[in-house]
Amino acid sequence: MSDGAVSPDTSTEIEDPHEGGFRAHTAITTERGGPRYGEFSEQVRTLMDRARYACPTPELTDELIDQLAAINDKLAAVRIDEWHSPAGTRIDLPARGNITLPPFEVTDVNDDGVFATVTFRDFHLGGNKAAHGGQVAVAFDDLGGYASAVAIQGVSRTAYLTVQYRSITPLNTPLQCRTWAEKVDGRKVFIKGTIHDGDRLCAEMDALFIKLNPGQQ
Ligand SMILES: CCCCCCCCCCCC(=O)SCCNC(=O)CCNC(=O)[C@H](O)C(C)(C)COP(=O)(O)OP(=O)(O)OC[C@H]1O[C@@H](n2cnc3c(N)ncnc32)[C@H](O)[C@@H]1OP(=O)(O)O
Repeated sequence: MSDGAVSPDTSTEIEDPHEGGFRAHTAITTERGGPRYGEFSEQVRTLMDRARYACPTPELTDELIDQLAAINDKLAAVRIDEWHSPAGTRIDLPARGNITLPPFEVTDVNDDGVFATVTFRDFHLGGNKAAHGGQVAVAFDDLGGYASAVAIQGVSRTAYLTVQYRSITPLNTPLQCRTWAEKVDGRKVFIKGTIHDGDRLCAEMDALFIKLNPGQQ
């Protein structure tokens, strides 16, 4: 392919990897999107960061629209389904390469839960240097889902998720997130979570995930 585009690697996939819920049996890969896909994701995040705080001149806005339109056309030409896209499946990258999530790195998974470092970026701004509360919930949802998956060795969906915002969640600061299963009752997985900035508690989560039945969407 031309222009540096990387052909999607679907060689390890079967026709329809979707058995319900999230990816039930999709082959793990660290290759989709090529060896520099992580740099690509980071450039997208940096674009969002810069756009959040930029005040371009009208002339620069015109120029940027043309450049972004050209990039968007290139990306549209290599669009594939969600099961085969690198975003969300590249387990070697922050937040599995998913640019819609606050970037996190899982540092440990053990009997005490899932431990991760999460960093809210400039584009996660809520106001006055604090992370947006919805973005905090996004991080909890994904890492809570991870803890649920570990607890039941299966796929679940969020039934409810509540967040107690205890103190300001700062941007551009590596924060410590822990999520864990407090109780499993049949299909119900009760998940707790915390985000700390050092010793300071920023937010707590209380959530219920429901294990999906076979074939359930
Ligand atoms: C390594 C890679 C990791 C990868 C990790 C990847 C993690 C990704 C995580 C992202 C997670 C998401 O964002 S998921 C997207 C957001 N969530 C959704 O869209 C879900 C929308 N809602 C639904 O689809 C449904 O309501 C479900 C699936 C949640 C539940 O429906 P259901 O399957 O029919 O089950 P249902 O019979 O209603 O309920 C089962 C039991 O749970 C109870 N229950 C159900 N909902 C509730 C509720 N809100 N509050 C209290 N209790 C509830 C019921 O009373 C019942 O209890 P009892 O009678 O048995 O006692």
